[in-house]
Amino acid sequence: MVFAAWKTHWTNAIVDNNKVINVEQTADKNAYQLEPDNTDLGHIPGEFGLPIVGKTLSIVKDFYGTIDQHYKKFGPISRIGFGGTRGLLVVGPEYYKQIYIDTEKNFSSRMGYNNSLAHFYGGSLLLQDGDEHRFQRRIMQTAFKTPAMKGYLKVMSPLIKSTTDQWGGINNFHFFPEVKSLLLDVACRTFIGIEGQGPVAEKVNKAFLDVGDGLMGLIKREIPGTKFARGKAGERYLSDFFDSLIPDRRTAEGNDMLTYFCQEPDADGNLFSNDEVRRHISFLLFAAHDTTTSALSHVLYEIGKSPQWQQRLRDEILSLDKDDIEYDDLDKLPLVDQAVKEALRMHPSVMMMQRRTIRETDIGGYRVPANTVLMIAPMYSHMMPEWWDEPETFDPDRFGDERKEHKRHSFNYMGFGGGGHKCIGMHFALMQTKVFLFHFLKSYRFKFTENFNPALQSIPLPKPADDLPLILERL
Ligand code: HEM
Repeated sequence: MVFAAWKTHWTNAIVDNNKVINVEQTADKNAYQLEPDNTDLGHIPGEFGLPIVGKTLSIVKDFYGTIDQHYKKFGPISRIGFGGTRGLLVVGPEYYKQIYIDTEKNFSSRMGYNNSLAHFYGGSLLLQDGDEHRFQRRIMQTAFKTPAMKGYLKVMSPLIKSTTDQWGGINNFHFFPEVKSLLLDVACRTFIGIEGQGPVAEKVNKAFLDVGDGLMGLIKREIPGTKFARGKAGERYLSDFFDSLIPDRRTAEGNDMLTYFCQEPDADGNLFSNDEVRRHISFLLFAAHDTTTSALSHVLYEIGKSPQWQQRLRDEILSLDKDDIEYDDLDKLPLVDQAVKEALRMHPSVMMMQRRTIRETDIGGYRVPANTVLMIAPMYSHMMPEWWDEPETFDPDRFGDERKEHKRHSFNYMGFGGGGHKCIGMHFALMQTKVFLFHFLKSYRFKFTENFNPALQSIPLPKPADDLPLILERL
């Protein structure tokens, strides 16, 4: 079923772009996409764990501890079972460089995520490989260039200001759900170009959240009442909704990502098909939303524990001496930038990335057969004392010009991934987090409520377990 969906998309792409492609040759080149995962890994140390679930329960309970135990017992390359998939856990920047730079085209992102994301996001950028991925990514880049970013900033800043202004005077303010809702509002306007409030936005939000839940559903069939079935209904709603907007957006003026995707031609003057626009915009919403919500929650978690850092960031923001933030101000907040990166080092929003080998290859001296899923864990490598000084300490100065710990290896910092699939929305995310912190820290000093529980959750989404209850003091 997954393949059928992908194949339709692939055929459409050929027709829509009116390209002369040798279909047989392309099919051969893509033959790895038809192969099942290889689990014949007995020659590599490690343990898969329980049948089917593998080590999922242990990872959900203690992500870091489980990886730590594997790494110390079996070394940087070890067999592991997680989320219904059996593959290899790979730990360490040198291996990440090999996988992400991928000079010999040995690693597939599409097949790495085939078990987890393809049910809802087949054909999206992360689930594409090679030339097709490069081709589509190049077209999408226009939506992330400076003129577009300046336009997004103008839309998001007043919205963030007016929403955070309303937050004052609450003594038990649950930050996580509030910021999640605010970012969805911003996304409606900057990604889709619709109002973030009202009945349409509510339906879009619900459908989007249902798709997110559907991804986590254990049963991957459309049985009524299941998360998966609700997710599929949400997916259909969003598809129809985007379809209703696309014809107008082909010609209308607009500074939202949907409009960019509808109007940006490739080198031959061809546009994305409706199907491609829909897939890319849906995935963008997914890739942007929880990740940024998680990042901001962890910044507040860390600067809530460290009032000195909270004040240093506020001082930097106040030193701008402005009521509102403009695009040129973004570079004038280096400490805020470093604080976001440091929060993502300690608590990466994407804790585990996946790839699959396309052909047999050597990793760390082990023969790794074709079609083997690789699990890449920045959450662990970001805490390795070999690469970071006192990794348990929240210390944004480590990213400053004097120390540059993130430059000790080209792949010791993976907060936004690396290589060809590096986060296309990184600058958008860093801009949005800065704009948020600018308005929030200028308006409030905050601390945790007395009953605050400092536990962190890793799965399904890294976040403070009790949604970060805060006491906000208006300044
Ligand atoms: C703090 C927020 C964010 C974090 C931590 C984050 C992290 C990441 C990471 C780690 C990857 C690489 C995944 C891999 O290689 O397997 C990635 C890819 C991606 N991200 Fe982000 N992301 C964030 C925000 C955003 C935003 C705001 C957007 C869109 C506006 C976005 C769109 C994407 C897309 C489309 C990809 C796939 C790129 C490709 O396959 O070429 N992300 N992100």
